[in-house]
Parts: sequence; C-alpha cells; structure tokens
Amino acid sequence: MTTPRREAAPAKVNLHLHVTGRRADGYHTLDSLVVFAGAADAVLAAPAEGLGLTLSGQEAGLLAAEPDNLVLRAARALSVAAGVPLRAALALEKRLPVASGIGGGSADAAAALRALNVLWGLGWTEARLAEVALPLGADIPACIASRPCRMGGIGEVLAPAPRLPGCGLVLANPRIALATPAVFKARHGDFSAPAVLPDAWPNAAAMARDLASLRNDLEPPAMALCPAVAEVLVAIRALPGCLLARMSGSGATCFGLFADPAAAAQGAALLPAAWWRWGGGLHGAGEGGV
Ligand SMILES: C[C@](O)(CO)[C@H](O)COP(=O)(O)OP(=O)(O)OC[C@H]1O[C@@H](n2ccc(N)nc2=O)[C@H](O)[C@@H]1O
Ligand SMILES: Nc1ncnc2c1ncn2[C@@H]1O[C@H](COP(=O)(O)OP(=O)(O)OP(=O)(O)O)[C@@H](O)[C@H]1O
Repeated sequence: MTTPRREAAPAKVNLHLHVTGRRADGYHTLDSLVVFAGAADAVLAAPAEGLGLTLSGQEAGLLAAEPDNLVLRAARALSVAAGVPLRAALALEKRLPVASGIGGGSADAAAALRALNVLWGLGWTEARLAEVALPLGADIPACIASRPCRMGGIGEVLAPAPRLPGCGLVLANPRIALATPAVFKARHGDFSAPAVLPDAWPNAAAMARDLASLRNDLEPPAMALCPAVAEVLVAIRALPGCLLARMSGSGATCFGLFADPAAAAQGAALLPAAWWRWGGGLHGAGEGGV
C-alpha cells in the first residue's frame, strides 16, 4: 500500500489587518502581515478509484454534517483545472476551531491542493495552485505558501514579510463561531492606509512595539457581534510576558505575541480551559506547543 501524502494545514494569524478599500464586487482590499502558527490541521491524500473524505480530530464534529467541505471543493476545482480524473482518498485531521479567523478551512483547502499536486504528479507552482484556489477563499493563496507574507489585494497579492525574530504565539478562541461576511458587513468608518514596516526586527519586543501602532480593523465589528472577544483580549494581555494582544482575521480567535515559544506555551495553559487555546512557535520554527 502506498503511504499517503501528508500536508500540515497551519493556522493563519493576521498580526495586523488594515481594510484599505472596497471593490465594486463587495470584496475588501486588505493589508496584512500574515504568519502561520505551529497549531495545525493535517490533510492526507492517497490513491483511490473515486473521491472520498474522512474526518477525525477534536474539532471535526461541526463539519461532519457539511456536504461541501473546502477540502472536497479544492479537489474538484484542481481536477477540473488540470483535466485529471477526480481520484483520491482524502483524510482531514481537524484540530483548529471552525469559523474562527485563523483560516482553518482555507488552510485545509491549501493543504489538499499541495497534497494532490504531488499525488496527481502535476508539479504546479504555488502561484498556479493559488489561481485555482482564490475563488474558494481569499485566504487560500497565503495558506498555499504557509510562510510569513505581506497580504494585499483581497488576499491574492503576496509579498515577502519583514525578517521575523524568534517569538511565541498564544491563540485563544471563546468557542463562538463568527461568520466572516457578517463581520465585514458590520464594519463602519473610513478605510486605513497600508502599514509601513521595516525590513527586519531584531527581537519580538521591537516587533510588538511596531505592531502596537497598527490595528485589526475587523476587531470593533467582531466585538460588536461577539462581546467575548474583548474578554479574550483582556485575558491574553494579562498573561506574564505578553508583548501584544490582538484579534486575528475576522475573529473570534485572538493572539498574544511572546518572546519565545516556551513563554507562549506556559501562558496558554493559564487561560480558561473552556476556551480553545494553544501556545507555541511559528510554523516551521521547530516549536512544540500545547
Ligand atoms: C479576513 C481574512 O481572514 C484576513 O486574512 C480573510 O480575508 C478572509 O478570507 P476567507 O475566509 O477565505 O474569505 P472568503 O471565504 O473568500 O470570503 C467570505 C466573505 O468575506 C468577505 N470578504 C472576504 C475577503 C475579503 N478580502 N474581503 C471581503 O469582503 C466577503 O463578504 C466574502 O463573501
Ligand atoms: N475544512 C473546513 N474547515 C473549516 N471550515 C470549513 C471547512 N470546510 C468548509 N468549511 C466552512 O467554511 C466556513 C469558514 O471556516 P474557516 O474555519 O475557514 O473560517 P475562518 O477561520 O473564519 O477563516 P478566515 O480566517 O479565512 O476568515 C465554516 O463556517 C464552514 O462552514
């Protein structure tokens, strides 16, 4: 039996998120510094006669009833675009909370595309996969890369991020799902200018200082829809060693920035057990995590 292709689907974290405009089709243009956390789902792809998806993991429950998982939609879109038969046994290990602002569904779709790119022997570039993926979700191009990046356009314009220092992240979600369209709809006020960022930060404290002058423009509307976001931010800010706390994406997950993964893991353990919480390092930084 062939070993299935396994791809990590790490959580996306928007360290800042400025809404810079609104297009005629209703989508918003964004400026965001995006990083990926060690917290991740996983997608496995193995050869099969038809298409199938199995779900496992502690966050799979909410998705079980959905006929159109983003993993299956991504597989169908790639099969059509590449002109190859829709054949794969897919498995999703779901650990990230659903509809929580850390792009779990987008990360899963991106991981499925990367896995099928190999399984089907396509050899496509990330940019070509991203073109297929964008109609399925604005976050998927960034998730295909799963590397720190500066996001522009509606999510499809990706530029290199500043060189990041070693750091730790806490992620916490009050277990309240927030729908992205509702949060964008509830946003009022002017648009923001894109941020001005340096080429590199010497350490996490310097990074936190610069990020503190920026915002997540979706935080106020998300808080109006889900007041628990404010509570999560207060709790993260109070953790020993927390350098900055902010909401990610359209919420309700918030992050805390720490000097290193160990401090973040210790901090996460102090948050209420009723919340989904995680602490560790960036994806690919060889971190642990709780
Ligand atoms: C807010 C972010 O999390 C920041 O990374 C993402 O832009 C959201 O990306 P996503 O969940 O993949 O979003 P999609 O599934 O493409 O869009 C859901 C809905 O959010 C709104 N939306 C999304 C992305 C964007 N740049 N402008 C928008 O206005 C639109 O109403 C859209 O119908
Ligand atoms: N594999 C999947 N994982 C999560 N959600 C999925 C998946 N497949 C389909 N969905 C649907 O997509 C919706 C958005 O889920 P997701 O977890 O990506 O939201 P999000 O974290 O708010 O994303 P973003 O940060 O990109 O706005 C869910 O409400 C769910 O109905």
